[in-house]
Amino acid sequence: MKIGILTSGGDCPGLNAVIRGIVLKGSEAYGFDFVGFKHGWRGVVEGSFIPLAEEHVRFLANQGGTILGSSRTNPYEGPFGGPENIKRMMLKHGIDAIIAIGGEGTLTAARRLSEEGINIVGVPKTIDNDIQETDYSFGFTTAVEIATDALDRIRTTAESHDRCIIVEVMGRYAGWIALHAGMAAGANAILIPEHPVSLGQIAEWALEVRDRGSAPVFVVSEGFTLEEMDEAHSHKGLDPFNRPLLGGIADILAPQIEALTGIETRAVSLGHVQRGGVPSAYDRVLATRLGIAAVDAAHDEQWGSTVVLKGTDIETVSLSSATQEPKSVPEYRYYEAAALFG
Ligand SMILES: Nc1ncnc2c1ncn2[C@@H]1O[C@H](COP(=O)(O)OP(=O)(O)OP(=O)(O)O)[C@@H](O)[C@H]1O
Ligand SMILES: O=P(O)(O)OC[C@H]1O[C@](O)(CO)[C@@H](O)[C@@H]1O
Ligand SMILES: [Mg+2]
Repeated sequence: MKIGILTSGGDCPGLNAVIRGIVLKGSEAYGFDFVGFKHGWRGVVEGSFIPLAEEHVRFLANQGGTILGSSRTNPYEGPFGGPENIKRMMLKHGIDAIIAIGGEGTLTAARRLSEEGINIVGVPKTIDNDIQETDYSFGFTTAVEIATDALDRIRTTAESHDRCIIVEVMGRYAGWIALHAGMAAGANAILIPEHPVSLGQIAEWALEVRDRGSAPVFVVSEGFTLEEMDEAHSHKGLDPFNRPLLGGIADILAPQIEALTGIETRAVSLGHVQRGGVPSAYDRVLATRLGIAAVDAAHDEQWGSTVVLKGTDIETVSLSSATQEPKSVPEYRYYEAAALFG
């Protein structure tokens, strides 16, 4: 069997470890051949790929980014997009199946293509951790470590200057990174898209912290909305899939908190630093296991499925159940954290 691998959506630590796991296990155990599509679905619609043999993937487990490149290309768009064109491209190059490594968007595209008869297995990846059916997506733990380290550092400078600092993290409309990093670093409030709060409440938390002689450090998800707002803040236009590019809510909140409380307030956005660099050991192991399981699923011709983490086991579920809707932070997890705010 000849399999084309792709990485799509935002990059994240662990992508190279998955690629390594797939190619080493698939070559050694099953004698499969592999190619790597360049830049996600773009490589699929353009028929652009590179050979992937064992020698290309050795020693990759600790490398950040993706050797294949990534993009947010829609496989249904452009003159060579859509299932019929993709089937023709695969036939022409003797490619039997695709392993698609991506977030909920990429896996939704994979699900649609598999429903049209293309042999696809998915692997869930994203720092956002917003994919259903998998307890964690690889990349998430590394991003949380980076954000936690940043929050720890912000804490000491905030305390030195008696300032309030609000730190913005990624996650689109899911607050997982904020929740975990905020809890790990003891943030004085965690502001997530799933739970709007009022500006007055945020100011109250800030004053409570200041009044006991400490500096308020808050973490906010890019998709957070104040109760007073209709939708998440966006001022950077649209992404290639025509969704609002998020980011900038910390800059909006900081002056308002300062005006209400009189506490000097600064905003810090962690941005793409959360997606870069080496994966944590946890993510290397998770990514490697998912890669091995994905090639096993391809060997078993479990097309239209995705590998997932359930507890400590790697399992296989349908792409349709993994892409029903993004996985949000449940209410009980928010209230668990909120008991310690202020
Ligand atoms: N329903 C869909 N049908 C076809 N293509 C889609 C669909 N949803 C997403 N895609 C394509 O897949 C690309 C990748 O998805 P998206 O940008 O949501 O990232 P992701 O895979 O969720 O990863 P991450 O959230 O970690 O960046 C999109 O930019 C879009 O072109
Ligand atoms: O700047 P980019 O690459 O479009 O990515 C931003 C988005 O990607 C993600 O990091 C997921 O990879 C989201 O949290 C964020 O909104
Ligand atoms: Mg996503």
